[in-house]
Amino acid sequence: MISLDRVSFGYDERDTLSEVSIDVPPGSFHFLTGPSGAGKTTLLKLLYLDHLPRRGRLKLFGEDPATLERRRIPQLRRRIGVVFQEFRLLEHMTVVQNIALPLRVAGHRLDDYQADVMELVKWVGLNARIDAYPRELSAGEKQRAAIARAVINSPDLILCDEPTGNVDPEMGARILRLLIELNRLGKTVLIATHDLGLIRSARGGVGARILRLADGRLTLGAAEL
Ligand SMILES: Nc1ncnc2c1ncn2[C@@H]1O[C@H](COP(=O)(O)OP(=O)(O)OP(=O)(O)O)[C@@H](O)[C@H]1O
Repeated sequence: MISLDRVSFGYDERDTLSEVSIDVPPGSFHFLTGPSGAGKTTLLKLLYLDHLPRRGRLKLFGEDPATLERRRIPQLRRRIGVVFQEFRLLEHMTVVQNIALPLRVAGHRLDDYQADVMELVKWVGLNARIDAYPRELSAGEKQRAAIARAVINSPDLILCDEPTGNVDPEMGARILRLLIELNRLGKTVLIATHDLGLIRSARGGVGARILRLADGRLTLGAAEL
């Protein structure tokens, strides 16, 4: 599903990620942890093809983005549900329009999916906010909208950056249950988080593997858990 072979990337002359090698098989559940500034978000951005490796090789769904025609990148992205820390909701669209966006992009008729969208909206507790715009939402509400948008289209790969960072513990546990459930349905899940409690509560249930980044390098396991 994802393989990185000695991938390095930097925003300037310095390497922010250095010689990172990872193999993420289809249907697996991974946590990516490590201190602030270690490069977790940067790695997720590489996986979402926001950036290309500076050195080394990245393969996603068997494709090498470095040699892929640019027009094929959106096709790969359509197979990925992503929750970034800054949410990336579209400001001119309402909550429900944002959540349904991946369906529209995939060319589905929204009328056929209205019940699914509303079920998910309700599930993330935003049914009273469907017509609100992102600027009118709290951080936790934006995060819930971003999670719903990430999963509405049943993507093969789900990437989440601190998906429970802005919600209360009860909603955090629900989000984790949803991600575990999607993993049981065969989806590949990768979650970047500092939250060791989140990792502990998921780990046994899904046999999650833990990747730890420190200073842009991958280190072994998570002895502190
Ligand atoms: N757009 C950018 N331009 C320049 N440097 C950047 C940019 N984005 C991130 N960095 C730097 O890259 C390094 C890794 O940042 P990144 O956001 O990937 O870390 P992180 O592990 O996700 O941190 P956190 O847990 O705080 O979110 C940091 O030193 C950061 O300052």
